Amino acid sequence: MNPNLKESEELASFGTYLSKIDSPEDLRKFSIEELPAIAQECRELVIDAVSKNGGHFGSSLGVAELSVALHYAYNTPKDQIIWDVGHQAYVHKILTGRKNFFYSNRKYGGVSGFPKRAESCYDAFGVGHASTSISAATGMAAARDLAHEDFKVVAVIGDGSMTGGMAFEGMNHLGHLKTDVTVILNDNRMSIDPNVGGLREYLTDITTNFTYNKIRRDIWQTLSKFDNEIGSTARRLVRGIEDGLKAALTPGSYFEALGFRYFGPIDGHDVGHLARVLTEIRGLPHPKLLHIVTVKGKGFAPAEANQSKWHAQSGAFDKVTGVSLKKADPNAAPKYQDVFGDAITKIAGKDQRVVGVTAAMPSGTSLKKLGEKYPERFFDVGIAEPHAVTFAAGMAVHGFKPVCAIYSTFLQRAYDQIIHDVALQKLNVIFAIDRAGLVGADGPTHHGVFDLSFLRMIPNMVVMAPMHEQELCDMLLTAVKYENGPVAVRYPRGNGLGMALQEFKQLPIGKGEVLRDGEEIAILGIGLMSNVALEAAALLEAQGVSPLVANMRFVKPIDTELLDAICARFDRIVTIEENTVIGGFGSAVCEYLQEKGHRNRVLTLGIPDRFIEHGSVADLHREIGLDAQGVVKRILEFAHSEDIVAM
Ligand SMILES: Cc1ncc(C[n+]2csc(CCOP(=O)(O)OP(=O)(O)O)c2C)c(N)n1
Ligand SMILES: CC(=O)[C@@H](O)[C@H](O)COP(=O)(O)O
Ligand SMILES: [Mg+2]
Repeated sequence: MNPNLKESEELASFGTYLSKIDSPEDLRKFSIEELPAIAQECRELVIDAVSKNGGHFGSSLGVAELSVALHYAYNTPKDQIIWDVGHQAYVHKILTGRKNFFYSNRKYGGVSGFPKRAESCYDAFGVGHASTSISAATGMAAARDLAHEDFKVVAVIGDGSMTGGMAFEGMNHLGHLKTDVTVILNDNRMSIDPNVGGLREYLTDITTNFTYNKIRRDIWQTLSKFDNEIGSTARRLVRGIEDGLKAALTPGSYFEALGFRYFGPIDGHDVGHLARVLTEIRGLPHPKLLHIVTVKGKGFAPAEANQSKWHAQSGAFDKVTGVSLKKADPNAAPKYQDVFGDAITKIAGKDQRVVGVTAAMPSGTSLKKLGEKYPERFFDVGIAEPHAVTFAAGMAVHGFKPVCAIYSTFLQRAYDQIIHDVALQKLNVIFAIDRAGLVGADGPTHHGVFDLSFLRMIPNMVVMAPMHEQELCDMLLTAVKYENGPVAVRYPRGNGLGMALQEFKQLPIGKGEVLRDGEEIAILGIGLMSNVALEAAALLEAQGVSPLVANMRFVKPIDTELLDAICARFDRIVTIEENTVIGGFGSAVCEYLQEKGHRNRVLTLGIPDRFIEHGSVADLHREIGLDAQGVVKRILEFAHSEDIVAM
């Protein structure tokens, strides 16, 4: 266990069983009949902790029984359990020595909201993004076989995560290797929003056995209309092929065809039965898939009733009624995601070519606003970011203006698609990149701090970032009007500044603006960091330094005219971005200065070259010196230094 982990400030009172369980070894001392009570105590602890601190919710409640059964049936930590995404692993954390730390979940210095190898030897694989578990499990099994070791590997994957391409790639390879891995498919029919796609229908068919019964009934009804020789011959024929038909439609035949033995579907809340089934199948030496059916939010009525809303909670709530205890701020500014959702819907109202594409995040990106108004122009493709981008490329070939609304961190999945399928063909795809910058409690798996770097280097791309909600709207309009290739607009998680929105206007491509004039030093901001630059400038003023502040708006193409003018007047230039300092906005400025032979001194502020942990955004900004005070401190050091800090 990570020795630096902060103990929870709140002290939990554990139930009769949990007070005696500090590891899965303790769990395995209890009888199978006692498992339901243990699962219930875990569930109650999750409800209590999340009701105080927020966090992911419904998914962990849904797998309380599965988590107990897995640690009961398998010899963890030697046996490896890989949780897909990992947002459902709270009970696993509680059972694996972290119950005393659990109230620090997702807080600065506390337990991570996802399995993390650095945190515990029970966290077999680091996760946060969907659909990785089967590939990782297959790799572990291959390593085990090569090293002639003896342990079990289990991947737990939800029906939503199963829609991701990597899950299929993993199954295809695992079926080919024919080695011992158990895949547990947790089917609750939900992604964050309702799950979509053919796989969902297939799983539903399995659980209801609908297809088989329906086809059989339809055929017999049709044939019975022919009450003659033809009819009876046909019926005899059908009886003959019925076995084949049944085999084709038997539960799990799809997985069987990929090389798995399929078991299920079984009730994922019957913990005793689950533990028995797992113990039985654990000895089978080939790939197997156990299909369990669960209810997302199980055991907490409001979460069962509104599963999307209760996927995660951002703050405290009453643990009986579910009523939010977060004081609603009537003056809170709308979130950027909602400003985006409203703006793109408005723009789509005037331009029939605009279509919206989301990879399973209609609520998170608020693209569902467009879907509600123009359902025929809205596409939820499932957790399939690479497909989303190439799908958008296909629509763009035929004249549409697809807006791919994808979180920055998840867009990393679709990098080749952006280059090969969009930029290389100069297609008019718009990337609305949400959650850019530090996202807070989700931590390093979810911070969106690489996009400026990875997009900037792609030919034909236009890359911009708004400093406030009006600029977001203006940039969206600019992107839709642009006819010369792909455009990316990246904006952050959280609330805007609260400004009243004006009519959207088109911005000149590649032009920034000076926000305040000054002397001695120039601070160039991009996105939200232009606001921090203004704040820092006000603080610097009190210290006798009066900087110019520019909001550059575009990382690509960068405003070279403005840069030339600034270089001519200011010896020292500071850049600020909420993106890695490597290859991003600051680098773009340095590259241009170098190209032109400008010899100004440049200080590049941004995310340092390391992964940033979880915590509130304010804590994280403080830690890395990206809050106004931190920026001021570093600018003063720079202003008074004689050395060249970075070029
Ligand atoms: C690549 C990627 N895209 C999107 C997400 C956001 N996301 C997190 S959980 C989730 C739904 C997962 O559904 P499922 O696997 O069925 O688990 P459940 O929440 O139903 O337990 C989504 C879309 C992600 N984590 N990773
Ligand atoms: C696990 C996961 O990937 C999502 O649930 C994510 O945590 C959502 O983030 P937001 O809260 O920013 O929508
Ligand atoms: Mg699900």
